[in-house]
Amino acid sequence: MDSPPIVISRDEVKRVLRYIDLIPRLESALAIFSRKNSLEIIQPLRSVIPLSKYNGFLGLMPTYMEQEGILSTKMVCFYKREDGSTLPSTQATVLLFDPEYGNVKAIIDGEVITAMRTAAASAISAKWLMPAQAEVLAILGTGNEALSHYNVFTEIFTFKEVRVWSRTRERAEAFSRSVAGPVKVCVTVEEAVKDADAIVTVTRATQPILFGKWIKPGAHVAAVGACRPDWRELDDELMREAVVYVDSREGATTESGDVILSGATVFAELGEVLNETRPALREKTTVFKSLGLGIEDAVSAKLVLERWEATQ
Ligand SMILES: NC(=O)C1=CN([C@@H]2O[C@H](COP(=O)(O)OP(=O)(O)OC[C@H]3O[C@@H](n4cnc5c(N)ncnc54)[C@H](O)[C@@H]3O)[C@@H](O)[C@H]2O)C=CC1
Ligand SMILES: O=C(O)C1=NCCCC1
Repeated sequence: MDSPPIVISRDEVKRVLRYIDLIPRLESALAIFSRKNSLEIIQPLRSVIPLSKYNGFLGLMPTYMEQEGILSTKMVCFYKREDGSTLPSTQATVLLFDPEYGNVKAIIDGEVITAMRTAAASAISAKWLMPAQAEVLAILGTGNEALSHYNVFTEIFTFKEVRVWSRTRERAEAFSRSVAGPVKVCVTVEEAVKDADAIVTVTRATQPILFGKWIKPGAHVAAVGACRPDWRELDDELMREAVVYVDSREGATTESGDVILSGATVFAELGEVLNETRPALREKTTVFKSLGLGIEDAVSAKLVLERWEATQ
């Protein structure tokens, strides 16, 4: 408890964190979260401070998981960057505390944790909600989350075709060149999502870019962007006609413009599906609206620290 905190850099997180280890930890945490037992978990709704001058926000995401011995908080800044901006759109740090003494054990860069745990949560939703014989994956957006989603979806599923769309063809082509497997570059969202079984929306859009009329019935959408109550990625038709799953009901009904402004009903939390207290309606069109949870960062950070210590 007297020792100073360990500092773990972005590159070190990248070196030690693996989806194969992360996914089971996240599944367990999401299941615990949805049991809503304050003896198991305390994770208040994220506090968000607007940084109006810079078109951004600071989110504070504290979490306590008593049985796992995890006390943590992520601090994440995210911005609505203008096109062509070279500034990062998301920056994060996770603090891991010793819950008995209150000292900070580790200060861990949050960029890779954020990208990987968000993609892993989407992959868990797809495991349960994507059509059984899924062949086509469409990714809308070409940033950090697009890459992490590409990586985990192609690691744990087998698609015959992966498509990508960005607002400029150059960005989509650069994305396609940057990944290991073949990716079809699409010029319009409609072309990218036509007959797709799984669709991932990972953009900074604040108005709908994905429309229900383009989507194959039974498709699964992991909707990751649009994390403010007045931001959208999906249109009303898609939100109202799909079965809507979320990471947190409280988060979705407070922070998600897609949920709030469409008036869509939230059917279940992903953790309720994992607990088998709500069904996974795989044969229907489904949306998993992800906002991000402190518990996801908490278990990821603990895993990073364990793996990092094991290699010292
Ligand atoms: N649900 C969650 O847990 C998390 C959500 N996010 C959100 O996911 C989204 C993507 O994050 P990153 O990949 O880190 O961002 P990024 O900045 O690396 O990539 C954003 C992508 O969106 C595109 N884009 C920007 N404005 C657009 C618009 N108006 N219409 C269509 N495309 C547009 C950019 O060209 C780029 O391809 C952001 O909205 C971010 O806030 C990020 C982390 C966690
Ligand atoms: O959970 C997170 O981390 C984030 N959620 C929404 C905005 C960016 C970061």
